[in-house]
Amino acid sequence: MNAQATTVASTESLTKVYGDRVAVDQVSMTVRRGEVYGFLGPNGAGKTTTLRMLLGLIRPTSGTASAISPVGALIEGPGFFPYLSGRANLRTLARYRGFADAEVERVLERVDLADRGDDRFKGYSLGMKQRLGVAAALMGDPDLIVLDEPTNGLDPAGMADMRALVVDLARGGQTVLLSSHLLAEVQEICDRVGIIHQGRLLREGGVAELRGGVSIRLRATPEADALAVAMRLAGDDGVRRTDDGALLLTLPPDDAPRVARELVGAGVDVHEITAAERSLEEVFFEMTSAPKEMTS
Ligand SMILES: Nc1ncnc2c1ncn2[C@@H]1O[C@H](COP(=O)(O)OP(=O)(O)OP(=O)(O)O)[C@@H](O)[C@H]1O
Repeated sequence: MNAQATTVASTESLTKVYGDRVAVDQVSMTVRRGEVYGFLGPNGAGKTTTLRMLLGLIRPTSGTASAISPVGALIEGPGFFPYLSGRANLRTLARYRGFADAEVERVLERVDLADRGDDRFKGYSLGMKQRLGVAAALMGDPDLIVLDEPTNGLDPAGMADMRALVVDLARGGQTVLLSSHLLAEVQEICDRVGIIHQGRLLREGGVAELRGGVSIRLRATPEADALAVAMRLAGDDGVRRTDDGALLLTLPPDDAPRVARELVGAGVDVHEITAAERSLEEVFFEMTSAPKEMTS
């Protein structure tokens, strides 16, 4: 199978300019069949604009965007009627889009709303409203589902339900492209990510690949002496201080005994030394000077 055959959505140098603001800047991304792709970036990074171009809802200033069809999408709050039930809302949509009522039942089951289908939309929790939106996107069983910030505004239980639903969809063979500003969420449920910041795609790759394997994490005092030794061993760019005061050294974990020896040799007390896997959050902060709200 060649790479082309597995691509379900892609953009090439995709750009959108509003006045003098470049909302999306030369973004080239590829979504492969069967994966959960996380489009990750802080508010205003250009995620929604990119997704809207991908779906053909707005026109690019330059570059191209293409996706297989049919695509199911939840990109802006779907316009459901508050006084109709969830089921009646979906039936209205189904009629409009040429689907049978049986399809409504299938998607209600899929998002675990069949039991509450006859309740008024108005009385749904935010999480249920969001799941009904996903149900609408699932009608017709599209190969690709695009969800813009599907967990935004949900309480922890609603978020967990939505994440479980996304994972379940992917298990069922559907490709999910979702946007999120929540690093931990993306790390948890996505296979691959594209990291977007100020309209530019900074990196794209597998979550494990982006996290870049392991490094050495240590706590030692006096800190200044520990830092000097760490920088001598790992290089000036190979040492970072975490928020909780530990040092992260970009060195293979096998080097830990040597690092410990060098520290002790320099009169430094070692309180902790372990192999550490970088979180996506650390990777993101290494790449950007993103605002702190971008934490999970
Ligand atoms: N119709 C528009 N007219 C002018 N500027 C726009 C328009 N749509 C988006 N923008 C600007 O483009 C930039 C990217 O917005 P976009 O909504 O794509 O970001 P985002 O990553 O989806 O963030 P959010 O999660 O806040 O929606 C922002 O600076 C936004 O103000």
